[in-house]
Amino acid sequence: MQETGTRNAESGAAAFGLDGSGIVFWNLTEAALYERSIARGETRLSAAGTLTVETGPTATSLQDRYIVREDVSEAEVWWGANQPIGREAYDTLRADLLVYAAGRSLFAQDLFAGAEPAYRVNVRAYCECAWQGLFLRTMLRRPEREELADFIPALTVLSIPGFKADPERHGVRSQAVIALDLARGEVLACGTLNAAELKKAVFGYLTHVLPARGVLPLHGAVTVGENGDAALYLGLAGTGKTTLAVDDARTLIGDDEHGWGPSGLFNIEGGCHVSAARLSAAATPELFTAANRFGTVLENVALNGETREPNYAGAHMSNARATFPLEAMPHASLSGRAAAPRTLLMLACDTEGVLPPIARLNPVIAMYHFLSGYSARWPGAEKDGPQGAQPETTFSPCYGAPFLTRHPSVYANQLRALIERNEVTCWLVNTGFVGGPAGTGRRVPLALTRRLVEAAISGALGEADSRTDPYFGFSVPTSFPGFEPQMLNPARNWPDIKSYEAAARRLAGRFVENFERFEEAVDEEVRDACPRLAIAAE
Ligand SMILES: Nc1ncnc2c1ncn2[C@@H]1O[C@H](COP(=O)(O)OP(=O)(O)OP(=O)(O)O)[C@@H](O)[C@H]1O
Ligand SMILES: O=C([O-])CC(=O)C(=O)O
Ligand SMILES: [Mn+2]
Repeated sequence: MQETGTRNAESGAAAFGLDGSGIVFWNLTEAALYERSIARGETRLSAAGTLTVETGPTATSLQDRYIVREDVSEAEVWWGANQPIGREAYDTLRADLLVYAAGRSLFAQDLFAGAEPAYRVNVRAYCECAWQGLFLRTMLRRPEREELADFIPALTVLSIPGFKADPERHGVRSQAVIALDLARGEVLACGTLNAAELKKAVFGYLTHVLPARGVLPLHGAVTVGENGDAALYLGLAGTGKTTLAVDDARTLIGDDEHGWGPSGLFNIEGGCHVSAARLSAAATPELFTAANRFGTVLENVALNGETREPNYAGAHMSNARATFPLEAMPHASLSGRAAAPRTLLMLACDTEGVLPPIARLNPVIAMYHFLSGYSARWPGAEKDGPQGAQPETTFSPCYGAPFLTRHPSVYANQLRALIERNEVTCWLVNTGFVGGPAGTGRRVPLALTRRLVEAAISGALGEADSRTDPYFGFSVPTSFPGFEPQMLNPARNWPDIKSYEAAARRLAGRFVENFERFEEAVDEEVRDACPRLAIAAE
């Protein structure tokens, strides 16, 4: 291939098997990627200075993900939640993609996943679309120019949306494939423009390699206070990580993926990929400003045909996202690193309206909830859902089942050890419903959640009087200055106590049922963490 731009000449496209009449544009910066992308007709420029692209619905992406199954991966991968693809089928797809790519232009980016030099992973991406090159350049961490000369990738991503897989020939479900080869350190993506799949595939690779190095990969946000006290917010998509981590009083380390190792926490990413549905300057000024600037990629946000203003209130917005570098946020950390957290907040968007707005967890109950991963899945996070769609109840282990390559107990055991060693105070925060299930109950007011989170992080809430919840065994604050006691007690928000109790018993039963799959994998203490659940289920 013809190659142009700053790169490691010893490790070019040929090293990956890319060979042909096409051109590889190495490590283009933002302005050059903009120019190429617009000239190629991939994207449009908005009045706000952003690149705007339609990626289509993302509904099927989860079923189109695969991991190569062979001797090496056989024992290490959690096949309970990951789909296998055979080595032969993968290699056929790889060869076909290389033939397709040989005569085309590719946008190559050399990047780091991980802000901690000791644990970062070198990621190289070859993208058919210039805008996807910009997306990954923005989402991962950008090396200095001089670091490119000897860059050797540990993981190589090949993203070719224009190539459609042949289900019969490639042994897959549809034209879209995102396949991870752990042994060789590769991701092949084709038949889809969905860029989130690329960042998720990189994270998936890290959930495999980091635990072996003593680092726990987490689907969570991190902030740091003035005294260097870090807080970690774990939660599924749409449960409030970004919302709560954007806090004037605290520095933002990152809003979605972190590693927790011996030296503390580090951001895996270098950017944010935030929901842009109904984005407004009034509700979230920091995010609005970051979304409306040069360098930001807007996915699935319509532009006014004349003024080219982004229309965030548009109807098909559930997969609308804005991607911008962390530097675009006013309180972002440049180092991307922090000490071990003092406070751990697990954000559970409770669809049943049963969980208290906040509860204190001991390390064993924290591990139980981390493994359970009880929360809501919003239709919008996976597909184009109608406006006002109701969330579905889900149990997503480690609040990130779609990213886990190993068995959830691997991460849960690591988390428990880290919590105990660092004496971390753990809380379960209900960012979902109160007073009834989704549909009849109301959403916990965001302002209340913010104040409770602030009080948990400051340590003040830990001093409050509390009661032990009869169903879940955790400790619930009963009174705290500035809060109506009624706000802290979910039962008192229901129309009557009997219906609350029935709902609580039902939810506890679902926890017990869900946890059966993990009983073999955890020790007795964790199995017994919620004895009341067993009673409640009867
Ligand atoms: N009590 C609450 N706490 C947190 N968020 C709330 C609450 N009530 C409503 N919300 C809304 O829920 C949404 C949470 O979305 P957010 O983008 O913060 O999720 P996320 O965890 O960062 O997701 P992702 O992993 O997809 O980036 C926001 O629109 C927020 O305004
Ligand atoms: O950024 C994204 O597109 C997806 C994401 O965080 C998630 O699914 O949790
Ligand atoms: Mn996320």
